[in-house]
Amino acid sequence: MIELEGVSYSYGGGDLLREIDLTLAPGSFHFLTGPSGAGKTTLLRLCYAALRPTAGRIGLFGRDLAQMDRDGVARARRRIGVVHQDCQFLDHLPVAENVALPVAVSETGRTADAENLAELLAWVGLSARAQALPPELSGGERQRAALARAVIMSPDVILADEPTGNVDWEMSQRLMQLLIELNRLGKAVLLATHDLALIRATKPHVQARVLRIADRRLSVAGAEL
Ligand SMILES: Nc1ncnc2c1ncn2[C@@H]1O[C@H](COP(=O)(O)OP(=O)(O)OP(=O)(O)O)[C@@H](O)[C@H]1O
Repeated sequence: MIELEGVSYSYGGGDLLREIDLTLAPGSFHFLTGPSGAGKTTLLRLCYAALRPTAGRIGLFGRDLAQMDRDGVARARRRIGVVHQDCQFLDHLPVAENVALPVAVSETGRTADAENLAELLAWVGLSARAQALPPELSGGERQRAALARAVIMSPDVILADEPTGNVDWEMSQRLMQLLIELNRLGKAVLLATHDLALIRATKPHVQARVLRIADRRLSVAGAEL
């Protein structure tokens, strides 16, 4: 569904990522590790076409990104749910409205189906916090709201950038369980994390590949996992 072939990326001062090959197929689960500043967030941004590669090819749902116009990219992005590292909520809107925002801003101009929204909030355990404002949420509640917002459009691919940052172990496990549930529904998941203990704890429950970015290259993680 998302394919990177020989992708390189530079912010201007030499390649940050070089000749990356990656395929996110339906039902696949990838962890992405690597030192801080190695380019994990950048790779995720390439995957959802927030950045264009400086070399190489990106395919989104069978089409070549380089040949896609703005509408085509917008349509492809609606099939990709992103959990951003810093959550990025609108602080003046209640949690329910933040979660529903991707529907409201989508080209279709729909509003979120109330029943679907309520189910989604229940799924992430936030029914009682639906009318709270984002600054009133705990770290774990924020991460769960961010996950709910990422999946409200029923995306085929979920890209999660440190979704368990700033939460305790139990909450990390809960979030991983939610991602595993989504993966079992056939969604491709790519999850960037520093947390090797979390990867080790999750691996028995999901068929996952663990990838690592280091020295600009992407490779399969070694024996440390
Ligand atoms: N918009 C930008 N312009 C210039 N440099 C940038 C930009 N965004 C990121 N960088 C640089 O690119 C490098 C990789 O950043 P990136 O956020 O992709 O790393 P990361 O592996 O996700 O790091 P972390 O684990 O700390 O979140 C860093 O050195 C960062 O400062």
